Amino acid sequence: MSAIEISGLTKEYGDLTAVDDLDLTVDDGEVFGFLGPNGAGKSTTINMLLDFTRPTAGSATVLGYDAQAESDSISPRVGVLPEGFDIYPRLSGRRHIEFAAKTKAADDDPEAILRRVGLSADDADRPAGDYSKGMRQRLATGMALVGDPDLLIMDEPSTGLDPHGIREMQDLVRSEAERGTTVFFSSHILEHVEAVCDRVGVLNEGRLVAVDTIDGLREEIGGGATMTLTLADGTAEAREVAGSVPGVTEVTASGRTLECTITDPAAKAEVVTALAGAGTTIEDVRIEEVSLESLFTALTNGDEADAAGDAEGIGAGGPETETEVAR
Ligand SMILES: Nc1ncnc2c1ncn2[C@@H]1O[C@H](COP(=O)(O)OP(=O)(O)OP(=O)(O)O)[C@@H](O)[C@H]1O
Repeated sequence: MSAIEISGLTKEYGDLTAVDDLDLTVDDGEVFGFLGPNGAGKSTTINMLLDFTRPTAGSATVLGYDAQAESDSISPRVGVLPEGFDIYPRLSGRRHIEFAAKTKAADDDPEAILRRVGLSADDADRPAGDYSKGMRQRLATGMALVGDPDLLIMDEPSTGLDPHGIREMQDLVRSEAERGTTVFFSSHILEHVEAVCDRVGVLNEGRLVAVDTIDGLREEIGGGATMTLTLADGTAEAREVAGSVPGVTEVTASGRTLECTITDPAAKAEVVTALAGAGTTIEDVRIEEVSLESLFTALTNGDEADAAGDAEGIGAGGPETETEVAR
């Protein structure tokens, strides 16, 4: 059974089509990244899955139940971390979990839930108003985990978190996935999704423009990598050797540094082997995959031909760069 099955789902607000004929399947046990710029229709889709908003057309099932006709069967089995959730500043963490358990008629041990989201017994007794943003996020996730949901829906869970908080949130998603929970994770920041998701769906102006793994998407737009080698000495011969490897489209040399543009992943190891075979001593190797920013532009700005061209020419961005999806 699929955790989520969406078919022709459409939501119109007057003249605006917020979600346009969406077809999407999220497998059981999968961590699925629902990606798109602000206003793409992510929250509207989530709201239809949870029957907070009625579709103009189409249908969806969640955990095998019809999202509209059988929402009462869905809600006890789904945990939701809403976008822009709020805590009650004067209530302790423990009281928040107790409150969620009461609402869901669940009998979870608040201590166990709080431990699961990384909040200590001391934290549990403190007013949540004293919590950092990351702790509040973990508390809200803890509330979503009450009742041991089969599906966890997180709407922009990384908003406002610092890098440490983002890593904590990602660890939490991973550990829930390991317990077998399906996670539907919406975000407008590509790197946050990439770090935890098995697959991503990219939504743009209400339409699904891609569904794949991040690697699959990279390949689709002709993504390559830039390989930078630091050599022990001069580069004139080395440049020629690297340039002769199939799958290397361009080599630039500067001082002891060689920069190779790679279109075939296998070429990376072959460049190293060829250089070593020619007697070149390699001191360092750095590889940057095609920037996620260019990947995103390719998917959300429409013109695929241009975008693929951009992607080929850009090796920057790098793994540490945060790529916001912007229109
Ligand atoms: N109740 C509403 N009435 C009218 N328009 C709406 C309503 N809710 C959403 N929209 C519009 O639908 C479009 C999709 O909004 P939605 O909130 O689903 O996007 P999103 O991808 O979740 O973006 P964000 O990350 O900014 O929340 C936007 O243009 C938004 O202004």
